[in-house]
Amino acid sequence: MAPREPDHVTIAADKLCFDASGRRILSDITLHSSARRIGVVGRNGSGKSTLARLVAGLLRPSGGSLRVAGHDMFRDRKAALRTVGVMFQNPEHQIIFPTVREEMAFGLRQMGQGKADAAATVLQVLDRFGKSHWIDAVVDQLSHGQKHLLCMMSVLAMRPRLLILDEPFAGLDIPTRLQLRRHLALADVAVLHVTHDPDDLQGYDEVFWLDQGRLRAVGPADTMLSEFAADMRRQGAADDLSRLAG
Ligand SMILES: Nc1ncnc2c1ncn2[C@@H]1O[C@H](COP(=O)(O)OP(=O)(O)OP(=O)(O)O)[C@@H](O)[C@H]1O
Repeated sequence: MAPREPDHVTIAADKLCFDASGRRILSDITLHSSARRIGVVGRNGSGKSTLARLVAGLLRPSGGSLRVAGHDMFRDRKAALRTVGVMFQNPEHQIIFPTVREEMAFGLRQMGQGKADAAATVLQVLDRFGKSHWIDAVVDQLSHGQKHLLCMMSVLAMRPRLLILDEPFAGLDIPTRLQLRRHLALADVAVLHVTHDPDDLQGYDEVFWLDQGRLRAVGPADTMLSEFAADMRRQGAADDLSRLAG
């Protein structure tokens, strides 16, 4: 696989809103970012996953507009398939096939690669991750962390321009998190990463901070993360339990 120049994908939202069950979940999100590694932070229920799903084109905006690399991800599914890859918290929700070979080939076949090309790509990607010996592995026999890595490899095999991560490291032990972070740092892809753990966002360029469905701030990752952490500590120190999220 030929190396590719680092890509920048523009995310442009203008008064983006999302409603569900008669409730406004996201309100008036306006932002424009071409940062390569973006973190999304906010308290439980602040709308982070909803924003990630909108960017992935998995949800239809209820108002305003959202374009990713110039495309409307919800309406233009072909562009979405070429542009974004998604990794969720639970690999069990993502993996469909019983073997690593089939799982990794599936997305490539969906994108139009022939059987032989898809098989060759799977081998290349496994080799790049030092996991060639996984080719015939049975998914059920992989650990939870290994399933995460399988998801990461399957998504990256499709060479998305933007990788959307929704808490993919939650519930993993520290060595597994560190290994997956290292793989991610080496991947040649722009990233939008929803997380509660500021350590996941070290070295990131920009952070979107959501608060009760609104965009509270956007800025350089280091400044945003220290402001966010200070605010979380301040809220955690308060006695008013009625203000607990959720
Ligand atoms: N389809 C839906 N129907 C009703 N309510 C929804 C729906 N999707 C999200 N919500 C609500 O919208 C709010 C934001 O949810 P979302 O999952 O985007 O938040 P989050 O910031 O990712 O939260 P967490 O950190 O807890 O994962 C929550 O109160 C959630 O219950």
